[in-house]
Amino acid sequence: MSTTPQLVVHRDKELMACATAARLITKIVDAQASRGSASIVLTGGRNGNGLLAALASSPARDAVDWARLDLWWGDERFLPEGDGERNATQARAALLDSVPLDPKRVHAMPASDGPYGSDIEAAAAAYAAELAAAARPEDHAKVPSFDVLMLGVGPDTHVASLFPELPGVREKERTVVAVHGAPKPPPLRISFTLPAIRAAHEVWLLAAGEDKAEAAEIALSGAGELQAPAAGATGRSRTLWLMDEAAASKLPRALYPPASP
Ligand SMILES: O=C1O[C@H](COP(=O)(O)O)[C@@H](O)[C@H](O)[C@H]1O
Repeated sequence: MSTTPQLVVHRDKELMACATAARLITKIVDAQASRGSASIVLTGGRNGNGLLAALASSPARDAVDWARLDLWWGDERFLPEGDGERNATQARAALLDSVPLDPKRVHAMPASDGPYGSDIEAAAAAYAAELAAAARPEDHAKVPSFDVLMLGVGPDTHVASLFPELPGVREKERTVVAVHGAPKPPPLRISFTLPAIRAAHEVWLLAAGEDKAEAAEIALSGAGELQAPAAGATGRSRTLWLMDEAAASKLPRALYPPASP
């Protein structure tokens, strides 16, 4: 079941990052209180890393039991381990290296010099298998029912590494695919597919900055998911667009209440 997007528009990207960090801490703490653990899918990109940096500097971060948190990535640039362009490397620098996570619960996507070498198809299949192994019977899917799956929105409406009109966004069966020829460098990437994204309880799309305004307008005005992948990114219980005023500037004001001054 897909959910209608709800919009939350903050004054600027700094406030958006702080407010989203607070929102995420609350979700994790609530999930840990009710189930014992929480499961989150991280995104790369400027907005995703801004959120992680805000989380790192939030005093409330100590409310999270970091050892009982499963972390996954929705996409990765297929580069050597430790490369500064890898989403996992950037997430480690922004937050992960400064909190006491259980390394066995940090599920980075394979690197191009990892166990599958340059075989990106094998690397994508291995990540799909890791997700399937973590899914419980009650999840009724080949991936766990993530508490929150976050996605940056690219200026071209891409989410994860699903770019408009490329094969990845058409995938209906597999949960993870290898991406060849991505229009944004690097060309080789690994990505969740829309079915994997839509298995999450909550999907949060992060869009801050003027360069996201057109993408938000297109994705939220009834575009199809093949042309605008962000339009197809919905959660089972909730789909939340977390934005700043610049990214929301092309949307009709009737869609969202005014941001606080
Ligand atoms: O390359 C990527 O880009 C998107 C969006 O990034 P942004 O810097 O324009 O916010 C990101 O969500 C994705 O994870 C990443 O691999």
